[in-house]
Amino acid sequence: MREFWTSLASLMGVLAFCQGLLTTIFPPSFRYTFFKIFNRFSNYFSSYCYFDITEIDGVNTNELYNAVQLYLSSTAAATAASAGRLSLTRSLNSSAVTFGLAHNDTLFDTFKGVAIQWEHIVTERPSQSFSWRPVPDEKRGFSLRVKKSAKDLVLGPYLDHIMDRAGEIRRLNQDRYLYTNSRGGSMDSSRPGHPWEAVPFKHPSTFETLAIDPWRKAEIMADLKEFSNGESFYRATGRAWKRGYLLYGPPGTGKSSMIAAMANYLNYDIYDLEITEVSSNSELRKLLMKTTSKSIIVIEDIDCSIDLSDRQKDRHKHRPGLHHSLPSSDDGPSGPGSVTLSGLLNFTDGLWSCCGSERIFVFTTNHVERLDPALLRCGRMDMHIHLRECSFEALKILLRNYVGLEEEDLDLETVAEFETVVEKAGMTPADVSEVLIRHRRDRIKAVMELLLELKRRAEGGKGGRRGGGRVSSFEDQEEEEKRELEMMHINNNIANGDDQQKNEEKEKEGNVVLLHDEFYSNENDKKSN
Ligand SMILES: Nc1ncnc2c1ncn2[C@@H]1O[C@H](COP(=O)(O)OP(=O)(O)OP(=O)(O)O)[C@@H](O)[C@H]1O
Ligand SMILES: [Mg+2]
Repeated sequence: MREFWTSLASLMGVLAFCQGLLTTIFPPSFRYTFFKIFNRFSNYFSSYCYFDITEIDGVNTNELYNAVQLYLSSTAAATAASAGRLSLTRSLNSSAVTFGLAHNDTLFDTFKGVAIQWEHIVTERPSQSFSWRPVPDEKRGFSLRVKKSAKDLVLGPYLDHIMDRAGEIRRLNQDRYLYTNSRGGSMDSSRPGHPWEAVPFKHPSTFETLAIDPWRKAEIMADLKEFSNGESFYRATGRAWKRGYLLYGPPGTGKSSMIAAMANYLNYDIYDLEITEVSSNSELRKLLMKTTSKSIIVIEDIDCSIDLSDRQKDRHKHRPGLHHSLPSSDDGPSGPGSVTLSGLLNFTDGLWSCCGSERIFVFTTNHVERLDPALLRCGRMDMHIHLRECSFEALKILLRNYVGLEEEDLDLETVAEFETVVEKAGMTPADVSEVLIRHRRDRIKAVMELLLELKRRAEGGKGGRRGGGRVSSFEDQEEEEKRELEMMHINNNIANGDDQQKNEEKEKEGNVVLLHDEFYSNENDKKSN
């Protein structure tokens, strides 16, 4: 053993001597050329080639390094079980843990049948005398090893694939935003002059929680998925990569909830366009230009936001002599509510609507009959979705979500009763969920109360149908409710006197829901008498 150590020590000594000799005898330029030739020689006989991707390229951050890091984080996650050591990170406000290659560790990836080896190389950076900007203490980089025969595949399609995948991961990890426009632009000092104000979007509505007929739900989800995966289709057909959905139906049937579910399903941002805050058609265009791709642009209650008189009238409105003076451009007059129907049509379908891509337009209304046919045509509103009062299928979803009851948990008689009355009652999902929330601590009571309410309405009570036809529209009834409540307040105020009213104001506010219910039970009593 001792002999082995002695010979090793002498070998090291000889090597050190040779190195010293090389350094002293041969000048640096000669040594450099020697090692270059030596490397070339060894590479010539190797079947692999290597590519280094350093974190900092000169003075700039290398975008490819960041992309590779993100890409390998998802590959590492997929191979977490087989990889030896992974580093885990979780950034502030993010719900996802990111995997990464630990320092000087290796990972294997395959692309189109080609094996690729990645190594994360971290070395200490020699201390620098001066730098314009702070640089990390460590020199980081990835080394890629691949067979020489696959070099072209790696430098072309594989690196493109990495960049695309990294972009996708970045988007999924990012917080999504709900944007809204306000007159004068964003108040956020970090985005001066930006027309959209943003808040993180955290709406809990999903397609699972949405109570609509399952076949309809599946149809909408498939349409959305097809749209988001349809880049090549839209390119091949020469169509702008956008789609329009019109959601219509009575209040409380889930139009806004569906928009949130769509955004959560596709991971898109939402731009909630308040059209009454837009002062001209050109401002509308500018707003559109400032939206990003992979987003849903929403105009709620479109019939209330804009004068939907036809385009003919629209044109007359802007002709000299007919109304106010002619505007200086074809932009129409400016000021609150000055966006015209043609401005809106251009917004959804004109040349400007194609700036950016992968965008969904959603309009909602309670009165589809009030909309101009031009707005409804395919290409603008491609899919018309009618959200209606609760069906039996939708009711089952609400029972499951709110009180955790499946159809099998109910006895056959109750199920049959629900089935008979639910369509006739014409209750909206919002009404049904209200009853269930009120009694959610006692599931049996919740079911009984819901059944009672449905029967009451089916027999012609609040919001119900009588003889197969609607008593009145829901909106009318809501208006009626509000008027009656106001009347009750006024009567109370008169009876109690002003001073007393001030003292009792708080108490009454808390009782509004109760008064509302009492009002209905009184109304129903009156009707049944
Ligand atoms: N189809 C539904 N599925 C699940 N929940 C619903 C549904 N419809 C309504 N709701 C519940 O009722 C509430 C009101 O619904 P939402 O605001 O989506 O109705 P809307 O159709 O947009 O009404 P409006 O026309 O007044 O804007 C929501 O908070 C949601 O919880
Ligand atoms: Mg709504």
